[in-house]
Amino acid sequence: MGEEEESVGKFLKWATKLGITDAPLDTLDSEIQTVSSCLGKSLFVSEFPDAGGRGLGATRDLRKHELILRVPKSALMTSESLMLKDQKLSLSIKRYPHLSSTQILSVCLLAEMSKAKGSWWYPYLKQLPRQYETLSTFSHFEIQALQVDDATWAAERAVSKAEMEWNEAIPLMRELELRPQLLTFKSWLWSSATVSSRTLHIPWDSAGCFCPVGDLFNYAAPGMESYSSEEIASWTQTSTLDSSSLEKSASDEELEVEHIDGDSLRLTDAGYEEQVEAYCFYARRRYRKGEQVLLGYGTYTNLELLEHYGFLLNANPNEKVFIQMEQNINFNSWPKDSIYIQHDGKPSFALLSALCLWVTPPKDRKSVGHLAYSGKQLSAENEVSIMKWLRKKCEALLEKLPSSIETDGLLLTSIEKMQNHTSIQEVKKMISACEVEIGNFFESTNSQTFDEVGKFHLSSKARRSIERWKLAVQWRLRTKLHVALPIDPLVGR
Ligand SMILES: C[S@@+](CC[C@H](N)C(=O)[O-])C[C@H]1O[C@@H](n2cnc3c(N)ncnc32)[C@H](O)[C@@H]1O
Repeated sequence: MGEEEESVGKFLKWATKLGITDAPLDTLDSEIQTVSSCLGKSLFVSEFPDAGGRGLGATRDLRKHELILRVPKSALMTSESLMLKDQKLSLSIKRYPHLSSTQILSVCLLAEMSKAKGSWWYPYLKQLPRQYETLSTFSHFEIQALQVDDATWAAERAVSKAEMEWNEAIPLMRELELRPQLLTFKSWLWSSATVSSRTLHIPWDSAGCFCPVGDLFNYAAPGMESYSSEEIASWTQTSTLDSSSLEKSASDEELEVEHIDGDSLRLTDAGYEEQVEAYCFYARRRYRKGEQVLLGYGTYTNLELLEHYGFLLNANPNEKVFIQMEQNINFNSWPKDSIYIQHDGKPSFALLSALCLWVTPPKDRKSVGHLAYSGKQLSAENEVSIMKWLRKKCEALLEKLPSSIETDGLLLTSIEKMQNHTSIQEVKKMISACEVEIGNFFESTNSQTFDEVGKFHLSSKARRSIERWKLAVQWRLRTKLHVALPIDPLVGR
């Protein structure tokens, strides 16, 4: 058995003792806590290289909406549960009321790490990732590689926010006498990225909770676009399933409703349930045995996924490219974040509505306003003018960026070759194609080495940087492809 596998095995055994289980609801507690792993009845841990790496697969065919995992409240790691077990931590935190709940949870996590094997949570802490690719961890070079202003600003904001929060938390961490290496900005970035990418929503702490085993689910975007507003409205009326509906039979499957997060109107397939005092996870669709079981953490654009979770999706149904409008076009003063091109290349409702009026002669605007605001087609000419405006806007957006779609495609291939230790000749060829950016990478990571047979090698710093550089190039390429060809907004109306 490999070291990794052994560590996961120990972790699952520990989790079993805490009452975490993927067994059906009618399984006796005594039965649950005597098995050697909390998984095996519905789920198993495995590597899924194409979607998130380590994740959870289905051990058998799973029905849609079936309860597949329960994590009792006592197994959730929260600021509250950590403070209950550590009086010094609890007393010190009370002296820093200005810290936010996420800062407090980040400090609590570092304090627990400081205890190493002495921590009650050690088996859980041991299997947490050691590094993250969230935007706050991006260097200046990696931020510049995003190219688009909105994205570079978001990344710069993420870095300075992390720095500010770290500075504010240092006095508390000193008071707690954390080990020196846990006081560094690097450790803070690790801790805050762990909070950002792994916590699940709970009603009693806005920082969320760490949910052992439950945080092994990888992400798939909730496909909200395929549901009608009537369906969504009807789902909101059942904000939490009652405990009697937790046990589900195949025959009542069609009657079941999707699990809803009442606060945000967002479809969720997991949530804390007061009635059973546990975090409960449901299969969002049917899964075949062996398939990876995914969770919808929420609806995010790729930039938001990158910011909070450190990855992005190739096809993201919630993707948006924001368009800056001249003040005089946006008649109804739509909020900036409602003016964008959707994942399918169509303009958002607000963008379309504003453009419908903009291309209408001023004297006719009043009479057709109600049509524009209800999303109706005004005329064929109006439609053609909108598309012309939109294409021009998108072309201008693309031209402004320092590299083309073709170059980015080439660069991505080059980055992959660099990760795979390509020969010196290959690297030279690549450098001539994307010379400046590759040169900047070498400079920023201070590395360009070749072994005795002329194979290319990267330092460990460069290896970490290349992952984030690749994410930045993937993000900008997806964005460029997205705006390259806006689709006629009125097709299908
Ligand atoms: C809650 S954890 C999921 C489990 C995680 N893979 C692990 O090994 O612990 C969330 C993290 O998993 C990764 N992840 C989740 N879904 C992904 C996806 N669809 N594609 C790529 N990475 C994903 C990201 O690194 C993200 O920050």
